[in-house]
Amino acid sequence: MNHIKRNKPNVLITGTPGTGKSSLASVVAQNHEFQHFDISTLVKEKELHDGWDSEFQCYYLDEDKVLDYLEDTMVKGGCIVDHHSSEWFPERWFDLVVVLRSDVKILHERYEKRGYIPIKIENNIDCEIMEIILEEARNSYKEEIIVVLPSNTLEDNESNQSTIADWIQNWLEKNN
Ligand SMILES: Nc1ncnc2c1ncn2[C@@H]1O[C@H](COP(=O)(O)OP(=O)(O)OP(=O)(O)O)[C@@H](O)[C@H]1O
Repeated sequence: MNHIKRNKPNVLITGTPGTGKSSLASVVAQNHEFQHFDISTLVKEKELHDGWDSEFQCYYLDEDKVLDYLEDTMVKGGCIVDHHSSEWFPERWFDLVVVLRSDVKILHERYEKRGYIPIKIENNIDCEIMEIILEEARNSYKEEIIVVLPSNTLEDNESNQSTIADWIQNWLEKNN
């Protein structure tokens, strides 16, 4: 267990695919000079996977490879990680866990724009309706570090940016 004190916090942004994790994470990272890790892209670029799942058209992510790849960087702090799953990351990595929520009608439109196959649309919509990602986060992290935010409109995105900015500012004042 690594208890080195970080000078900057680490933030996890999670939510059902298409809720806007990467859009939010990239702006927040840019504004605060944090490193952004979009796990799905990282897995592809660094080949941290075990091949391609042709049914769901995504890579079989290799969790151990991802954890090994990120560990040293996460320990230093100043990272924004975005991924639809949260339970397999070490709890100690994160100071704030943001769960994005979107209305299913809006999600449906986003999936169609992406050209998702029907089974993938159905699975992801069910995931949002059943609050799978929110429950996973609640089972994996302390309630006091979890923030649930709506992500339907561009105004939501801007408001979420400032919520996280305020939180980061507050963390830096308390911890440095
Ligand atoms: N708050 C928002 N308001 C309107 N459109 C949004 C919002 N957030 C994201 N979008 C749009 O929705 C689409 C999906 O966003 P994004 O790729 O950031 O989602 P994601 O959660 O990272 O998806 P995935 O898990 O599949 O990587 C993009 O076209 C993006 O521009």
